[in-house]
Amino acid sequence: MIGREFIAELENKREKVENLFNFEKFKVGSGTYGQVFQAFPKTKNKLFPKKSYALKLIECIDHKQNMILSMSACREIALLRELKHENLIQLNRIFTDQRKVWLLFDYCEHDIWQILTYHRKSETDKFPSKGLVKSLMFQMFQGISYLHNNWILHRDLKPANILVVGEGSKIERGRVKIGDMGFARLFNSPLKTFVDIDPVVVTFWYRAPELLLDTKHYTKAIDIWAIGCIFAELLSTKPLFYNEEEKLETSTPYNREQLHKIFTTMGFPKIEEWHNLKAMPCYERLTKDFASAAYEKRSLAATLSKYKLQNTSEFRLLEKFLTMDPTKRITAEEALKDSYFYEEPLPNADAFYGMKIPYPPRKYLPNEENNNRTQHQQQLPPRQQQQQNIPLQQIPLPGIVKQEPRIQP
Ligand SMILES: Cc1ccc(-n2nc(C(C)(C)C)cc2NC(=O)NCCCNC(=O)OC(C)(C)C)cc1
Repeated sequence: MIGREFIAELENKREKVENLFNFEKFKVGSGTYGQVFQAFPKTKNKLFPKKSYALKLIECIDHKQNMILSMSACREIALLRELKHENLIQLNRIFTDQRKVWLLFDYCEHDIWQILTYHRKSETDKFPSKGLVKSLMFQMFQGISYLHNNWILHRDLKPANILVVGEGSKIERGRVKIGDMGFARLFNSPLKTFVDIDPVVVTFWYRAPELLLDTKHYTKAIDIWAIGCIFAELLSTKPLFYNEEEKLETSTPYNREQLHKIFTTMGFPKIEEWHNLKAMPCYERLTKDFASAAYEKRSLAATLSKYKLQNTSEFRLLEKFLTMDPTKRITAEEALKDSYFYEEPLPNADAFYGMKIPYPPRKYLPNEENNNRTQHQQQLPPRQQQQQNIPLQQIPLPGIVKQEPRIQP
């Protein structure tokens, strides 16, 4: 059998994702990396247990019949095939046809962004329970310490990337699954309060200070800072370093407003606290833009005083996550041994243990506009398609840089 026949033979033997699952009308996410659908196995499909799945369509640039997998698709598949942990999203299957690649995951109805949004808007149920917060944190640290022990950094931990399994599954109800949804980077969205900020707009709220000072080394400590921000947000339901200004992604990660927000919340870093501060690439700019005296009275305790967190194990642990000097920040392994996780209420493998789940299911997104865009892309010559496929943040947009006065709180 020559090549072409073999391919054709393979083609019609291969399971088609459209024949196995109902999903087209159930789009739940769309981002830089592709679109995600909630998928339900068709009745005749005995291959897959009757539960719902997340089906991620990866856009492949189809150039003269060759399938060119984007860099990010290769990275995601290579990474996820190696990883297996109960607190990480699990890649079940990969489907390919001439023009597309589909990744099949177990479905998670909830995530921490959705849980926080529910409590922010609720009059009667304003905070997640202590047990829920502790279980989410404990399971998050189990997932992250698995990643860090395998020398993998997440680098974009935020509430929307911490998924939680809902009622659907008996054995995995309330199980945290860390993922990376790679949401589209939208800029200049109209200024919104954080209550209804959608998870797809880029935020710097979870970025460690060394990142904002353009450190050349991504480290595990950067993930720990982000988890600290998520922990503070679970305790207060407010983003700790909320910053209404969404700036265009400039060439350097230096972001004055975000740094100002951190210093206003935590105080200005002292050299004796952070020995290596002077070695940071943006140290000169820091000293030019900020007067440390302006933050004298600022501290985490002062900022969180209204949440009555002083002298609690939560606060003591939070301070260890939000340590300015990355070399002094607690590791995931150490965090798991902290007394906070050995006091009542103990963490539970079902984060929703003992409670009815009040959080709403995911909303389905409209489908037609993306369809047109995808079809439209098929007609474009590859070069333009390439251009179109570069995520927004890499296309230098005409940012208006105005000279602002020196930062005063
Ligand atoms: C390019 C690239 C994109 C994502 C990932 N990645 N990395 C990780 C680890 C390392 C955190 C486990 C996980 C992923 N990928 C994903 O999490 N993909 C999620 C696809 C399923 N999407 C999904 O379940 O979305 C809803 C909206 C239903 C929650 C890697 C590389």
